[in-house]
Amino acid sequence: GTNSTEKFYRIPEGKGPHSVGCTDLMTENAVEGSFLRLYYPAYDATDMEEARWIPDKEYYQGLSDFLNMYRVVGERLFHYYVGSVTCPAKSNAAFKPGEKYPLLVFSHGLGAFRTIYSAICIEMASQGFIVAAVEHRDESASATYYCKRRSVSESQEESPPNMEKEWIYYRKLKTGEEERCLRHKQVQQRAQECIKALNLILKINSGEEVTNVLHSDFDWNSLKDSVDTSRIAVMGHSFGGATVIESLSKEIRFRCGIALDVWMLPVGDDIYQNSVQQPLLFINSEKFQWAENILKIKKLISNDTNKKMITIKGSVHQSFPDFTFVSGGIIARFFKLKGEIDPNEAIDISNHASLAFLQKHLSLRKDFDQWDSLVDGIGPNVIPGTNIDTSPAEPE
Ligand SMILES: CCN(CC)CCN(C[C@]12C[C@](c3ccc(C(F)(F)F)cc3)(C1)C2)C(=O)Cn1c(SCc2ccc(F)cc2)nc(=O)c2c1C=CC2
Repeated sequence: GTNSTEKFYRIPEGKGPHSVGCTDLMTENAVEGSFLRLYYPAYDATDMEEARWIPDKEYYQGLSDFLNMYRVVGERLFHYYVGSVTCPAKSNAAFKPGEKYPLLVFSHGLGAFRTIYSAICIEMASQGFIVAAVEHRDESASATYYCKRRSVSESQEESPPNMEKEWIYYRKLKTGEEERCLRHKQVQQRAQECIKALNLILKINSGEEVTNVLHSDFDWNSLKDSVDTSRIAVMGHSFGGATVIESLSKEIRFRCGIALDVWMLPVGDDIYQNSVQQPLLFINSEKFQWAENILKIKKLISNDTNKKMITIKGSVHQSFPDFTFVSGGIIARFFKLKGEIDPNEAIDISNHASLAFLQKHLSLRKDFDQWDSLVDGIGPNVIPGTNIDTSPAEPE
């Protein structure tokens, strides 16, 4: 749109040297397949369209369920407010081969899905990463789908290809159900889905033919020999942060991890027996964390100098997903979608600290070390460790 307000409700563009493209990949006609949105360095394509931020109306229905709203209300509200929002990446733009790019697998939070962390994923791609934002099928996403092969008889009358989207919605906790048990099971599946996505990208990198059941005109062969297979990391927000920890403990090819405002509840007790050897950066908001959660993070860090925690002052849990950029007014205040800090400032701190940490632990040859001080919690609006007091209560 052209009116002034919409200009401000834009997801920030990547600030790195590369233009960014994005495309969707789904394998197998089953829930066990992989589903991810790939963000990647692309050739400049000023004439190409930006990708739709929330690509199907069923995601609005899923968000309504997750937020305990009526679907008929939620679907119309979301359609009205964010139906025309695009993310600043060109849909199916031509991949730009060049150097071998490091790979980043991204895991979304509870009630989220693959497309709503685009500010982070696009920034990383603009800085020279290939980013695979997975969509989890563990029923923790607001909505997700797989393509079911239609039986021959049905497909004759339908004009579109014989594919039918089978939707899976957010599974609410049942009364009496123990949350820790459900979330621990889900985080194991989430970690397997991150490892599956890693293997899928490596398969494409090796030049093997991969069938994308989503039939886009993106040329997957252009990715051949473009992934730096020794420089792979995993990143995620909240439930996705717990997924980072489980993925690191299961897959050594993830060389390091970044957990954004991690939710530690789903993490199994075995993790604290030195199951995570790789470097790990915790980037916390000021308002989401609480003592029990922080104590688990500290226990995991223990005295490993390669595991660090920083907190962004004035930030909230929603400072990491994209809604912090596309919302305003009473909705943003009611749902605490913005902190006191400007959303762009907060995501810049998070992205710069992430890039510095990745350069250090993936041995990148870039200039991201300019932000090393942020990883030590030094700089405006950032502190080392946490603002949460975890000292044992003084005896009365
Ligand atoms: C009442 C629902 N109740 C469910 C258990 C709690 C709901 N809740 C707080 C919310 C998400 C909120 C939200 C978003 C987005 C709009 C919108 F209007 F902008 F779309 C509004 C309102 C409602 C802030 C969270 O779950 C927080 N959270 C999240 S939020 C991830 C997310 C999901 C959907 C999004 F669109 C954007 C971001 N990811 C996690 O991994 C974890 C937690 C908590 C523990 C682990």
